[in-house]
Amino acid sequence: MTVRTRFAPSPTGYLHIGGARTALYCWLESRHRGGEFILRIEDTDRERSTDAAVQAILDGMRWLDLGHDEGPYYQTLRMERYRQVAEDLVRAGKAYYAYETKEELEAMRSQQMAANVKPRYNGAYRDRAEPLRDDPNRVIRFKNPTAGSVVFNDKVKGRIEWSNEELDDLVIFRSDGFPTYNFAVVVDDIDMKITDVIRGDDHVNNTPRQINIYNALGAAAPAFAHLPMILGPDGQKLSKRHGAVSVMQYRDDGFLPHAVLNYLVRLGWSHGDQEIFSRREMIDLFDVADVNVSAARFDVEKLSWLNQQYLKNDDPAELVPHFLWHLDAAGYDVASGPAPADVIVALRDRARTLKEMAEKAAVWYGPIREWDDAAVAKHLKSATAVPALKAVHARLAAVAEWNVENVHKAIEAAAAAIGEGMGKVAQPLRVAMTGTQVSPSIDHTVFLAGQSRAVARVEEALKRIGE
Ligand SMILES: Nc1ncnc2c1ncn2[C@@H]1O[C@H](COP(=O)(O)OP(=O)(O)OP(=O)(O)O)[C@@H](O)[C@H]1O
Repeated sequence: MTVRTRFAPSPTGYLHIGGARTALYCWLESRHRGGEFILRIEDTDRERSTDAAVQAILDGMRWLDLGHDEGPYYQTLRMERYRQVAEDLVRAGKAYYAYETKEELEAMRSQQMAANVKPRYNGAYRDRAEPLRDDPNRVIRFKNPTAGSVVFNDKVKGRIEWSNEELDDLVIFRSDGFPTYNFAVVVDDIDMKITDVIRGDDHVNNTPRQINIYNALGAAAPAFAHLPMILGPDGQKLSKRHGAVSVMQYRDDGFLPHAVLNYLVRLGWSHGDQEIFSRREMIDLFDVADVNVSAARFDVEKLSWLNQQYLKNDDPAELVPHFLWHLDAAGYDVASGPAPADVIVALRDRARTLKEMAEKAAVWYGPIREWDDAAVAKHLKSATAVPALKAVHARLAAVAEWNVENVHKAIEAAAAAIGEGMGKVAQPLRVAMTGTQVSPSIDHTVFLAGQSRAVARVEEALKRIGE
């Protein structure tokens, strides 16, 4: 049987770290076992679902490169199917119409509360076999077994047993013509031939009810794996409504999608003490049964560390598309500056994110916007600044083939010509190139400016000193 997993978010907001890790684990489990991954949008909450949120989820999945083999399916396009299955269950005597008014249901609830018993539907219509009639209060309720218990072996949490006495006859089809969550999910998971339901453990209490519905529909229940929650720094569950930010915010903040995936895979799963996993390794090694039982806390420091590992070690050519996004977002005229891969090589040890890298690269893609007064005072006003800049100006202008090596030679020759060490040339030159005294190696700093910009900046610095 082909393994089929699904990720089933509700489009009530963006895709956040908690949802994204669930998506990743579903995707990995399907890939690891040579199966298929299905995307399903659970959009039956009409008040909270929006098209913008659907788009945000699709964007997040695409950015993380978690491709699906089927879908996205939309629950709102399957309404007839839910109605049909619910009515089939009524015909089979496994579900029934109930017609209590809101007031009656409320009265039932307050009586039970007063008697100190857990509020539950009292089953008033269960055995009445009331026919279908037009009534705004009409719902379909599921005949939950009244005795025995539901047992399942959760792949993460182990054996779970739930007494049927705890479960009442839940509404599966509402008076407004919409299915309820637990019912739609089961119909979908059966129709979509899902073999492994992997989801957050905020759903674990729903599972016994769902298994009873599987049984009533004569379908085998899938394997279940309920993942512990990801908590925010405050220890609370991350959710759209609390503390979570969109995964796309991590793109905007300069993280690489594969660094985020690597971070997420480790947040709740491990393989010895290995920290860095390529996509291939994740697929080969991941098994949902190995997921930790305890909740994990989101830690942006660790994510930053991982991101920097990838910035340092990836082939610069592979980083270019991601870096370009940031150069564009910063509004730089990319065509007027150095090749992005060269900037990456120069800055990869100095930046933890692509955003930081882009900020540091500003001086190579446009004018120097800010001059550090202390740097100017110290290095451009020094006694050797003018002869050093003049000597290097001539030699940079004369470089025939502009590369890091020849830039280095030009600086070396300028230092020799004025009888000083490299530093005496490098420091004023660095301020001339960047307006500051911090930048990568002087050779790279000058090289990245490009020949004409570098020469012009030396002239500008000389003018500044003249003033
Ligand atoms: N903090 C979290 N940690 C781990 N998994 C989560 C977390 N939040 C959601 N999930 C899981 O992600 C999947 C998609 O969830 P869903 O779209 O309902 O998002 P949500 O943030 O829980 O929504 P809401 O803010 O409405 O509660 C579900 O399997 C859910 O269990």
